[in-house]
Amino acid sequence: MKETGSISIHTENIFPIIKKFLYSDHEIFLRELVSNAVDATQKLQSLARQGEFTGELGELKVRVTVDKEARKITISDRGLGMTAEEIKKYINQIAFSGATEFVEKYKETDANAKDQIIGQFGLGFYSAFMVAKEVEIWSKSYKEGSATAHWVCDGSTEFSLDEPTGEHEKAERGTDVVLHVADDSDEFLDETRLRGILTKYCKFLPVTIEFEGEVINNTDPIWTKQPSELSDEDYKKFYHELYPLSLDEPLFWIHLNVDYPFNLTGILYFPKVKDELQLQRNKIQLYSRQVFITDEVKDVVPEFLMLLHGVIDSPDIPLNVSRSFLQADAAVKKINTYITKKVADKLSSLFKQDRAGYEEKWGDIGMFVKYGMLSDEKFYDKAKDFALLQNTDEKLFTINEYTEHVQTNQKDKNDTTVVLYTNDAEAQHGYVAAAKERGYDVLLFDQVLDPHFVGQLEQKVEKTSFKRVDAAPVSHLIEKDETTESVLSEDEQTKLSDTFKTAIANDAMHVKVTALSPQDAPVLITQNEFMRRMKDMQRTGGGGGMQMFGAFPDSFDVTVNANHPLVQKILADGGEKLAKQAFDLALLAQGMLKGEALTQFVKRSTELL
Ligand SMILES: Nc1ncnc2c1ncn2[C@@H]1O[C@H](COP(=O)(O)OP(=O)(O)OP(=O)(O)O)[C@@H](O)[C@H]1O
Repeated sequence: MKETGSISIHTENIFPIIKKFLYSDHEIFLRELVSNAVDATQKLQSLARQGEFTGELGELKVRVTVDKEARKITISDRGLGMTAEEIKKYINQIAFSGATEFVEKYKETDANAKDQIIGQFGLGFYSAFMVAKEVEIWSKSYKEGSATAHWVCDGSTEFSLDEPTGEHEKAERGTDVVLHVADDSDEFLDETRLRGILTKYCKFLPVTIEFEGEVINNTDPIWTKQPSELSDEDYKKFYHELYPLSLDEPLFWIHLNVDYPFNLTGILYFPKVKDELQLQRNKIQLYSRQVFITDEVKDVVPEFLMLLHGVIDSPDIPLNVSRSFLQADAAVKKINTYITKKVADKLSSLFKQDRAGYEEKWGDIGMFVKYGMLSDEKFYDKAKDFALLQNTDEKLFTINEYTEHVQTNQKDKNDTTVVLYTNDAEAQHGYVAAAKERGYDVLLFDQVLDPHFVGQLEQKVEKTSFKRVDAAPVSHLIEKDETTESVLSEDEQTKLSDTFKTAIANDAMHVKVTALSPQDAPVLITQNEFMRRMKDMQRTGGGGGMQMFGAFPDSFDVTVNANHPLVQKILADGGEKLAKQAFDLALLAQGMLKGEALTQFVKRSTELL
């Protein structure tokens, strides 16, 4: 008996639409068909467990083969199979309505979101028609006495269904899906291409997948196990299984495992991040019941944790909707919050349990932590207790420890603690040394995010301000009530100022005569903290209002120390040459003396000697 029929009654032919619009993602047909084969296998296993199937399970592999000559791809399973009636129900009706739903959604979606829908919609069985001009199903149900069911469809809405006997009868239980590859889909007859697709999507499926006799997958990846069953070696080994090209060892990891209010398992690895450029290399992979979905996890994982590596597996992430929907999805929001909390908890326990070990890792994790603090209030609140600040003697402090550490020496006249820092200990060596000599401590903030981090700390930590060591002469960095008396009269100061202005002859240099200690340098070049910081922020992408500061030319303060003997000598001699020399020395100390000016300086130095 052979039956023919029509799948569609109420809608236009959907196959051309599937084919045309899914163009960029044709390869997922294999993921869909192999997943169906795995589902069918697992359903049989669970029937066997429940005693509803008592026959031999036998070897339950899913086999994928390709016959280039005959232009055929076959996906075979030994799962529960389908009777002809079941094919009518599941393939003609259910699978078809899935595909129809996809097309409807697709048509409703605006142009920009179309790409997203394609990647995230499990199109199911009918995705076969993206690459095949004809699809056959040969199936034999596990139910005793079942006949072979044979279904053929050529991509139109017509199908035929029969129950062949004799030589065409299927010997074994299960389903073979045979794709007759379309003329424009030759790439899928290529063995390497198919192996690549299987490795990408099926690497961790729970049933053995064999392609051309070779096993593709690891059926029980460690994220499906309990942390108590696993050793550090297991985690490291799995890291390399995920990222075969990575040479580095992960620093540490977090095993995620939650089943309420959503279902999620996974492992997140903290990589070494010494080199900021290679950060994104290994992306977090998103799975749904061990089927690879995507490594674009932007909306599922908080932005700052995208620097991490690893896997997340959740059947609760709605993969069949557009990205804008995903962003607003309550389950996704909860997942985000959960992951952030887990990461904070892990860091906190590492910090508490093994401070020394944690400090050793700080160089690698500091950036995550700072990035997280800057981008997520809740994370800041947790991380403020384990974020570390490093001083120029390479000692590490928590924020609280540090404010405690400097508060006796570094309070200004308004009772504000002034935290001093350098962003380049080499270049600002003179300023750092001067500050230390005065008993101050100097922090090192030399990473990309640090200008923003400094800004954040200043807002969050009460009664604290931050100043870069070269923001003012050391005796003025922390303003106290006491003032140093100038030994010069006002007239003398004006005269001195004029001498320097003429000698320097540069409008960007603002000359100020100030009474400092005779031990301070005769001339000092500094840059106002506020202006410099705005320019820094603008350079590192502060955006918005910061833009305008970038347009200002750099300007500097030149502080002439009225109480320095050399300055008094310059005043007495009216020596512009000496003034210029003293100014150049100050430039030299800031690493700002270059080119022609440097040559002149060397020449003048020889003359003066
Ligand atoms: N290899 C198979 N063995 C047994 N039944 C199958 C097989 N492939 C498909 N089916 C049946 O056909 C139905 C429809 O498959 P289809 O892939 O379109 O949708 P789905 O698997 O239910 O959902 P999804 O859209 O997530 O793929 C399945 O639910 C299953 O009952």
